[in-house]
Amino acid sequence: MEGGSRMSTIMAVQHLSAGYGRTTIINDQTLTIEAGVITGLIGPNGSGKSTLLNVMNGFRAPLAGRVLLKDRPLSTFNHKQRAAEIACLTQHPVAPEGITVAELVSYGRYCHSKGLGWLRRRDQISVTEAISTVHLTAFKDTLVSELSGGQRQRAFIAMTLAQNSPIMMLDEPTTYLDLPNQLETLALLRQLNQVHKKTIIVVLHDLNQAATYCDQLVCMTQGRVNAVGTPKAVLTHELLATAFHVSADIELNANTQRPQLTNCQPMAAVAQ
Ligand SMILES: Nc1ncnc2c1ncn2[C@@H]1O[C@H](COP(=O)(O)OP(=O)(O)OP(=O)(O)O)[C@@H](O)[C@H]1O
Repeated sequence: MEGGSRMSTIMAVQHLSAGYGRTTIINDQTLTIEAGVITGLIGPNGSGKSTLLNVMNGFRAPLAGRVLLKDRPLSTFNHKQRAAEIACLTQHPVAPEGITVAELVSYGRYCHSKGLGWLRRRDQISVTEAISTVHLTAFKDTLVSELSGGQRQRAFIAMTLAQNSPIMMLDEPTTYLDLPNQLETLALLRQLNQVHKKTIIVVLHDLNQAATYCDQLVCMTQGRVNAVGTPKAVLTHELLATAFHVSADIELNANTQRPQLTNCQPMAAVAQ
């Protein structure tokens, strides 16, 4: 995207409203996602990032408006068709009791198989490759319940990889990971984007990581799409103040021209 290459819209959110019961969280918001781009969803806690993601991946129906996937309403895709297009890693994924890493990752092949538990050779290769990509080969027969938080997160990432869908949506995939594993996960997403041309939508809280690894940022504030654009365009002093209530120095990395924040402080502390 920063290189100015031609882009095409793969998903469109049109006049979307979404919420829970009678509570509207997102009200009449519109957004387009370009194919082959890493889009970072940023915003303070409770701003509606997960709600938006869960409507965009079809887990939650809109209250109004619609989501288009490749120009077709998402609501017209059945579960398997949707899974063939979009692989999701939710914020708090739960594994069924008593399953191993390999079994969990094989669930990612569901949309390509005739049923659970019946894996063809191609499915098995995808599962093995996905486990290897996240460096869990030594744990493939370990129960998911016996993994550390970081290992478990990587097992779920492998499950989404095995799904081999052109679009990946990940809600805070770096949660529970130590810094090396955070960076490795983000580098993996970049590799999947650059080498395998995946379109990636990822919720991130670390703004420097979002600026470094995402081509486009979408900042949510109180259920509204507050800003959309390149990290340089979105991460301004004004946005930091109005959306996050922080002040910071913003420097452009000389090589990447991506913004990096230093000296972050809560606005209240600055005012003292
Ligand atoms: N299952 C639910 N039922 C009712 N309200 C919900 C539910 N999930 C989220 N909400 C509310 O919707 C609003 C937006 O929540 P959401 O999880 O989308 O925000 P978020 O930006 O992803 O937050 P965070 O960064 O804390 O994960 C919040 O006010 C939250 O309380």
